[in-house]
Amino acid sequence: MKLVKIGLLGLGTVGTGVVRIVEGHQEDLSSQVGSPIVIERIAVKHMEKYRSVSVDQSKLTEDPWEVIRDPEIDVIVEVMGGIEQTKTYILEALDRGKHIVTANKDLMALHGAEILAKAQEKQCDVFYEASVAGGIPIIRTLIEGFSSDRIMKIMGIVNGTTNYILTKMSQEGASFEDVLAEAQALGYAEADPTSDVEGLDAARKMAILGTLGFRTNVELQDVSVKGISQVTKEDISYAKRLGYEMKLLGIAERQDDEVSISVQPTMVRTGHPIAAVNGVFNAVYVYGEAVGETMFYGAGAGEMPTATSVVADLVAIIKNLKLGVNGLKAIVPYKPKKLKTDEQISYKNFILLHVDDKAGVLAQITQVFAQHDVSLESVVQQPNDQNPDAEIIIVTHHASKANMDKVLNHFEGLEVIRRIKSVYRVEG
Ligand SMILES: NC(=O)C1=CN([C@@H]2O[C@H](COP(=O)(O)OP(=O)(O)OC[C@H]3O[C@@H](n4cnc5c(N)ncnc54)[C@H](OP(=O)(O)O)[C@@H]3O)[C@@H](O)[C@H]2O)C=CC1
Ligand SMILES: N[C@@H](CC=O)C(=O)O
Ligand code: NA
Repeated sequence: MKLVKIGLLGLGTVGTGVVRIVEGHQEDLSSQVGSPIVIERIAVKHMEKYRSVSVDQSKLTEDPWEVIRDPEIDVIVEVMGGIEQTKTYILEALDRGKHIVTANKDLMALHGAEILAKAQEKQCDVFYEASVAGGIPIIRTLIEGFSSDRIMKIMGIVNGTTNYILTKMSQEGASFEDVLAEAQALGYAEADPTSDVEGLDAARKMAILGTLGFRTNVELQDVSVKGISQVTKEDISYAKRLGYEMKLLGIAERQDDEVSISVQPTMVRTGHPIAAVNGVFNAVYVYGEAVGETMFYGAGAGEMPTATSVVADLVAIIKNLKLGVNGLKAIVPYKPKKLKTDEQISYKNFILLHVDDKAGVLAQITQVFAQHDVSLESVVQQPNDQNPDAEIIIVTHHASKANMDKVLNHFEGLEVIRRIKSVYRVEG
């Protein structure tokens, strides 16, 4: 077979890992694909920057177009990040018949449908395993492993930074701000950590997983998002006392053909496999109608784990080239999208209220739940050492989001409630 030549866009954390794996595993790789894997050109932003891998300087360019337009190059590996300009590069590369590997979740969450449609038109492969849960082969699993099943639910811890923060707050009682600084120093956080902390990074990944799992085009605006910036040490300690761990959970669910996708801090019952996923690790729990429960665990970011997925995609493309089947396995979402309404979305809730400590308060509160058809699993009242209010901790049975919103609105106007301290989704 003709030598397959690779153009690399980016030689940062992930790009460096790609070079290391292509060099370090060359013998294994070339024996799988039947020819050496050669990185022909590399686009970087700063030519003069020190690189921790040695690369032939003559391969470097500061102009990505030189790589995209090089007729010798068969596959573009995009690990430089960015959205609009990067989309232009990728679409032009596809127009030129080049296959694509990308780790770019921001790009795929926003423009995946357009890119995959172009790939199909041009009979090219676009693979993006590293874009969700870096080193975990979850995209391949959803496309191939579960092609025979009907996926009903995907729950993911798909952001390492926030899982690290919540784990440290839970295990060491550390404060949010201190742990965020640590996560940044470890190199897991995005350049602007707001997208980690406020759930946007996880939402982008859940849009990708939802699209693949449900074969419908889940867009970023379809994902309801709440981050962890309001989660306090007290909330986490309440969660633990009640037998839950606090996790930033992406949840994509389907009932019949209607779907909902969300990201929010969630109290997960201790004992559920995803509750035990700590530190920077990621995990994706998938429930299929036929297979039942499955879970996939591993490193969600970092140089070598992420590069492992990128190079595996590269191997898949070269194998397809050998077989002459590129572009035939693209999953372009085909099902019309039907999003669940707030009346159809249903889950359990944890609510912490600060209330007047006097007779009849509990009765008024439970009356509001009854009025809006929300049934209660448990109610605990306890005095609060810090102030004269009492605390009421309520866990509901499954209730529709619409009814819960009515309850919370009603509480806003109820004089005996001093403060709705916290509200969390409960799972497991
Ligand atoms: N880091 C991780 O663990 C993970 C990253 N990803 C995704 O992988 C991608 C890359 O991430 P990461 O390696 O961390 O990013 P880095 O910031 O470490 O690296 C980006 C690389 O791209 C180059 N670059 C940036 N802009 C341009 C440009 N306009 N022209 C030419 N070169 C450019 C930079 O050049 P120079 O070196 O000269 O500055 C650098 O080499 C992103 O999409 C990210 O979301 C996905 C999963 C995990
Ligand atoms: N910022 C992300 C990096 C990987 O996508 C994370 O914390 O998981
Ligand atoms: Na992955």
